[in-house]
Amino acid sequence: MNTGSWLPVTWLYVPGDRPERFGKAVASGADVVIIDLEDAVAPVRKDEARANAAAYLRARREEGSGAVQVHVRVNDLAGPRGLGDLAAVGDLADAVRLPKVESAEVLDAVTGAPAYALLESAAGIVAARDIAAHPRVAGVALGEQDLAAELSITDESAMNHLRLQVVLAAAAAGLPPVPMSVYPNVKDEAGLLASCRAGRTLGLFGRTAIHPRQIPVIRQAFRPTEEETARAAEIVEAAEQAERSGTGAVALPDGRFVDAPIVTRARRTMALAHRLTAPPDRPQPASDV
Ligand SMILES: CC(C)(COP(=O)(O)OP(=O)(O)OC[C@H]1O[C@@H](n2cnc3c(N)ncnc32)[C@H](O)[C@@H]1OP(=O)(O)O)[C@@H](O)C(=O)NCCC(=O)NCCSC(=O)C[C@H](O)C(=O)O
Ligand SMILES: [Mg+2]
Repeated sequence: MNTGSWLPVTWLYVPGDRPERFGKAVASGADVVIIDLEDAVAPVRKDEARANAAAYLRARREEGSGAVQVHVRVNDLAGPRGLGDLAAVGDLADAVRLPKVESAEVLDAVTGAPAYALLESAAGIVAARDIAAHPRVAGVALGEQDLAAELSITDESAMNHLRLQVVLAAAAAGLPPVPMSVYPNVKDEAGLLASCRAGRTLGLFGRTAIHPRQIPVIRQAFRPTEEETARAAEIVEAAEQAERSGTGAVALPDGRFVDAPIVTRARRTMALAHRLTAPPDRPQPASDV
């Protein structure tokens, strides 16, 4: 898992035809805002959405980009609008999000901003390793609404199988860990929390949201629990004590063995707990989560 740099925990979608909501999205506490030109926008409003996104990003650039990253989800590059969207916003956005990617070849068209590829079909999941390894790709994620529709999946364990394939593809390509797909019920906060906690156990990290009220819930879900933080502190303390006394192998009082990867993970847990206890932060190059 590549966790060598600051990683977004919360990503908030805002439809491209609702420009009055762009500022609210940026102020929501999300680490990344994604202006959507794809499925959140009706076909008759697609031109308007593209123009809104370009105007907002141009103004933002002139004012000096804010601390929050703004990405744009363009339309499918294999469809009639994708390349036009890319031409309009590719040099203005902090990154572009590419829906329904099914092969690595389509990514050759991307220049400018880094690209996040969404795998939302059987073909996309099957090609996940090649897509993740493409040099233009900065990250991959699943589009579970589209996947569930195509495959008629209603079972979480079946979806977990697909999630793990993408988690593996991302890690093997040295990409950041995969953020979770959207939780579609904006009023079910308990369900969102439980779903995020389950996703954490699969190695997924962070989540895309569709409503500002989901942001604090996602932050809470990915914040290590007090018990996890205390256990991590115990491991780090034992490792540091062993280092001071020149001992290589360490066992905790309850018999648990501690080695280098366990210490690395414990340090990451402590840093993440610290970060997600404070108000939303912004990219810090020196941080390791
Ligand atoms: C889901 C929504 C349509 C709900 O909209 P609405 O009913 O109008 O929300 P509220 O009345 O509760 O709004 C309260 C205030 O919050 C602001 N708000 C709401 N949503 C957003 C947002 N996304 N960004 C910024 N601000 C937002 C409202 O303006 C209200 O503010 P105020 O008036 O000051 O009180 C709506 O939330 C929405 O459109 N969400 C985004 C939908 C979207 O972009 N979908 C695409 C991504 S889904 C996806 O990717 C699936 C994937 O492809 C897959 O296949 O899995
Ligand atoms: Mg989709």
